[in-house]
Amino acid sequence: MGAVNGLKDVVAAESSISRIAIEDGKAVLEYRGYNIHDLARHSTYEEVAYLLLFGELPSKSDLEYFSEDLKERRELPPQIVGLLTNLSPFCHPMVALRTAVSFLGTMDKHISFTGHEKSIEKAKNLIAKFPTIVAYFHRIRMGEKLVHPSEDLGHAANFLYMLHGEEPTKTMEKALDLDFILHADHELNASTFAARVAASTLADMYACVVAATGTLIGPLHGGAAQRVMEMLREVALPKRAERYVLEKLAKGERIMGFGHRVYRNVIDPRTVELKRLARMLSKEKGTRWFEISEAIEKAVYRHKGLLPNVDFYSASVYANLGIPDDLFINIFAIGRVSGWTAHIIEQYENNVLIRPRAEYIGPAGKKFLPLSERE
Ligand SMILES: CC(=O)SCCNC(=O)CCNC(=O)[C@H](O)C(C)(C)COP(=O)(O)OP(=O)(O)OC[C@H]1O[C@@H](n2cnc3c(N)ncnc32)[C@H](O)[C@@H]1OP(=O)(O)O
Ligand SMILES: O=C([O-])CC(=O)C(=O)O
Repeated sequence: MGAVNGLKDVVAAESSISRIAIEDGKAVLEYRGYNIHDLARHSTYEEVAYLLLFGELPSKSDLEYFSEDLKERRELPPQIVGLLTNLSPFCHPMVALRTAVSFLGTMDKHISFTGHEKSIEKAKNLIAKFPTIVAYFHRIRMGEKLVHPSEDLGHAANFLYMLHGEEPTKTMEKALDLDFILHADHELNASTFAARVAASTLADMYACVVAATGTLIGPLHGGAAQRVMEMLREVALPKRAERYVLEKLAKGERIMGFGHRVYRNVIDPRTVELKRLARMLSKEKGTRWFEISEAIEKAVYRHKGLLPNVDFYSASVYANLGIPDDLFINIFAIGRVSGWTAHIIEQYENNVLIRPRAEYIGPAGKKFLPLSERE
C-alpha cells in the first residue's frame, strides 16, 4: 500500500475520549459519550475536565472536591515565576508556556512515573497551573504586578481575574468557560497526536505536553485564531470582506479559520456554539468583530465552498473578552490541556509504541565516495 500523506482518514488509535461522526449529514462531537451541545449548555469546564480525565461525569461532591483541588494547585512555584520574569518580553506567550511546562517537569520528583495515580496528579497540576502561567507571563511582560489566583473564582473567571486584575462579569465568565469546554478535546488532532506519540515511548507527561504545546502553535492548527484576528483587523469593515477573500484566493493563499481535515462540507458543531457566542458578545460590547467575521464567512463559502472551523469565531470571542491577539493560542491550550492529559493517560494505559513506516521515495544503493574524491 502507498503512503497516506498526512495520515488523512487513517484510524491510528483506539480511544474512548471523544467521538466525531457524521450522522444524517450532520457532524456530531461527543466527549466520553456526551454531546458537545449538552455539555456547552449545562456543564462547566471543571466538570468537563473531570469527565475527560475520569471517564464519567462527577457527582456534586466529586465536582466540589475536584474544583477545590484545582484551586489549591493554581499558584506557581517561585522558580517558575523567576523563569517567566527572565524570558524576553518579545517571547511568544506559547513559547513561554511550553518552556514553563518543561521547567515544571524539573521540579517533579516523580517525573518519569506513568502509573495512573501519579499521572492524574500531574494532569490536575497542569490543568490548574496553565491559566496562571499564561496570566503571569502576560502581566510580567507588560510590566504589571502579578494578580495571584483567587480562592473563590472558578477556572475561567479566575483566569480573566488574573489577566485583567478585576473580576469578570458573569457574561464574560460564562463565555470563556464555554470556550474552554468547546476546546477541551478533539480526538486525534495534531497536538493530541503529538502528545500520544511522545506518550507511546513512555516519555514523561511534561515531555508529552511540551510536544503538544509545540504542535498547537502552528498556523494550520491552534495558531490559526491569532491569524484570524489579524485578518479581521485588516478587513476592518464588513463591506471589504468580499474583496479581501477574492484577493487571497486569487493569490492561492489560505484563509485562516477555514477548512478542516475531518469536517468536510459539514459544519463543526463547536463553530455553531462559538458563532452564537461571538454574536452575543459583539452585541454586548458594541464591536464589529462578529459582523466582519460573518461577512468573511459568507464570502469564503461563496467563492471556495469552505466552512469556518473552531478557530474562526474564537477570534472575535477572545477579542471581545479583551484578550490580546498573541494570547489566543494560549487560551486554546488552557482548554485543551485536559484533553491532552486524558489522551496521554489513555496511551500509557494501553500502550503500543507509535512508529509508522514511510514509503521511501529517494535514491537507493548509491556508491559512497570518500570526501577526498568528491568534487
Ligand atoms: C483547531 C484546528 O486545528 S482547526 C484548523 C485551523 N487551521 C486553519 O484554519 C488554517 C487554514 N486551513 C487549512 O490550512 C486546512 O483547511 C487544514 C490544514 C485545516 C486542513 O487541511 P487538509 O485536510 O489537508 O485539506 P487540504 O489542504 O487538502 O485542502 C483541501 C482543499 O481545500 C483548500 N483549502 C483548505 N483550507 C483552505 C483555506 N483555509 N483557505 C483556502 N483554501 C483552503 C486547499 O487549497 C485544497 O484545495 P484544492 O483541492 O483546490 O487544492
Ligand atoms: O481536529 C483537528 O484536526 C483540529 C481541531 O479542530 C482541534 O484540534 O480542535
